[in-house]
Amino acid sequence: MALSCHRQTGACRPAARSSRRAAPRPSTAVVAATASAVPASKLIDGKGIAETIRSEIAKEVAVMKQQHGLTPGLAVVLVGSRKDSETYVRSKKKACAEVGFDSYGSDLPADVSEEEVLKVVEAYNADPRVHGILVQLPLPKHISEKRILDAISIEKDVDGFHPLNIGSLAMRGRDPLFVPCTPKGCIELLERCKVPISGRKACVIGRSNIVGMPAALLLQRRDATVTMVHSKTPDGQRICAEADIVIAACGVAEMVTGDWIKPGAVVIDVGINAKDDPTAKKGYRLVGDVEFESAAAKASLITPVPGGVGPMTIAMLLQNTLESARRAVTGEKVAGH
Ligand SMILES: Nc1nc2c(c(=O)[nH]1)N[C@@H](CN(C=O)c1ccc(C(=O)N[C@@H](CCC(=O)O)C(=O)O)cc1)CN2
Repeated sequence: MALSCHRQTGACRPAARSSRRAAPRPSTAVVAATASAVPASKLIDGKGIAETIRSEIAKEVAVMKQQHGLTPGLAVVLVGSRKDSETYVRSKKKACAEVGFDSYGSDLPADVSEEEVLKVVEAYNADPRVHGILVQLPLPKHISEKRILDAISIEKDVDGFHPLNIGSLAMRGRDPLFVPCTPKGCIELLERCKVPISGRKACVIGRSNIVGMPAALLLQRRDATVTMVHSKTPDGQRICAEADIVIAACGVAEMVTGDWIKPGAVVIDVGINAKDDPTAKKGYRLVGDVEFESAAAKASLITPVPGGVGPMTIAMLLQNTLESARRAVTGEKVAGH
């Protein structure tokens, strides 16, 4: 896939397919840049890149259906009625339909027992129509996340959260069957934007199992020198200000300001936080873990929020599910890999 991406002259977004076509409609990222006075040339258009990936996936699904009669299937388990989780689950099912996957859903009440959730997971483990299973996080407090994630068959663990998949990510000479979607999306953005990783200094802010820790491992596997900064790190700002690549995943709204950013660094903002804004239609707007304007003034490339990493999370989920379906087609043996 061709990308127009140049750190001095152009934002990193999917290239128009033909120079004779009409000028592409400005992406959300470009519109956001105009509104916030950050040059579009600095923006990594995650929304546009995710759309490109989704259309690549749709093409492959059509071929898979035609040649092998196989439709990739994703099972989505939602426990409780958190509004944000409901929104993400809806988006995932919609994305499945758009690329031609089947999706299966189990919406369980917030007071469901752990045993009931385990039964649902086991049923999907045994269902040959299901190539990927995800349990939307966070789970209610009375349910052990560890027990539920451990129960997902590693061959269907498209979220990449099973300890065997994470463990393989941490070991040299081993490859996980699946890589967690958000950190995978961060790396995909860097690679599609042709940001060099090998030999560069990277700083990952935050050490969650879902994002920070796997993001650091993925950067290290690509030969970056990685430092992790977290809530107990003395002088995280100074460490971060030495990095060529920053992945911010600390979950604190706008914590990473321009003072944390080395001039010319590439900044990937994983945070999604609601910030009160009486001028916004809903009374709030979404901001990242990075203070966008001050960081953009220093960065060579930066992801916006929304429209940066978020859409990549779902694109990577589809990619992982497709990979699992491909393994079903080829009969690749993966158990005990
Ligand atoms: N089982 C999982 N649970 C959770 C994951 C995950 O990867 N697997 N990640 C997050 C939530 N998440 C997906 O589940 C997710 C978050 C954000 C987005 C997204 O597209 N965000 C948009 C903004 C959306 C909005 O307007 O609210 C953006 O950033 O542009 C997609 C998926 C926690 N749980």
